[in-house]
Amino acid sequence: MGEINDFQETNISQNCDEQVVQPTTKRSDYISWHEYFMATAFLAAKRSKDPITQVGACIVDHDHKIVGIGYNGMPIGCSDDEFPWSKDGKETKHLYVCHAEMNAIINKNIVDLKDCIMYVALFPCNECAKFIIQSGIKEVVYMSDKHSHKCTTIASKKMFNAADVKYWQYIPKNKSLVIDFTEIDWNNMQQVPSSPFKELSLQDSDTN
Ligand SMILES: Nc1ccn([C@H]2C[C@H](O)[C@@H](COP(=O)(O)O)O2)c(=O)n1
Ligand SMILES: [Zn+2]
Repeated sequence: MGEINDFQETNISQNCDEQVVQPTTKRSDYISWHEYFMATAFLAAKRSKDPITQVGACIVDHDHKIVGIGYNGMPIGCSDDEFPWSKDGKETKHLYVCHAEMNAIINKNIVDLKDCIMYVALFPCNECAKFIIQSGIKEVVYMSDKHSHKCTTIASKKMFNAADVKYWQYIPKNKSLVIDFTEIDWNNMQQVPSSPFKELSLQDSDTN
């Protein structure tokens, strides 16, 4: 005990020749749960190959555990180099793309999504609303409702109201949230002759 107190009171750590004053209280600028889960949905959307709209969804249980993530993309086996990405015409992406919400539900890593919450960038369409209701998700937190005038969105809301699925728009405190890979230890990482990450990394193939 004495040693810990001594350390805290001294509040100085020795780093080679430098003396760095270390904080002893917790950070106050950490992100909230809502920011964390919505940002996770937005990060997932970065994997989408859709050239116009990238959507991500993140499902969370009551212990704040992430239990499913998804983004809009072609179904497994349907090459995103061969299937169409155009918005209009006979051969349109809309015939094929799996929506982020559907993928997040299918990607779940628990047996049952009963009473879970979905964070999603865009208000769910009517087809995804059906999936959401049937999966037992009880709350949808969305960022944009830009298609609110469309019959698909109106149908979603009608079904959510009937099925008692709560939905509300998340208004972020900050317009952007930056992920800076350099903030942890970039200088030292660059000095490592052969990066240990290379040996540990998974094959980064670019399938759906
Ligand atoms: N809630 C939503 C709405 C749309 N998507 C997907 C489906 C398409 O890939 C894209 C929309 O394309 P757009 O009509 O804007 O060119 O976003 C989704 O995953 N979830
Ligand atoms: Zn949908």
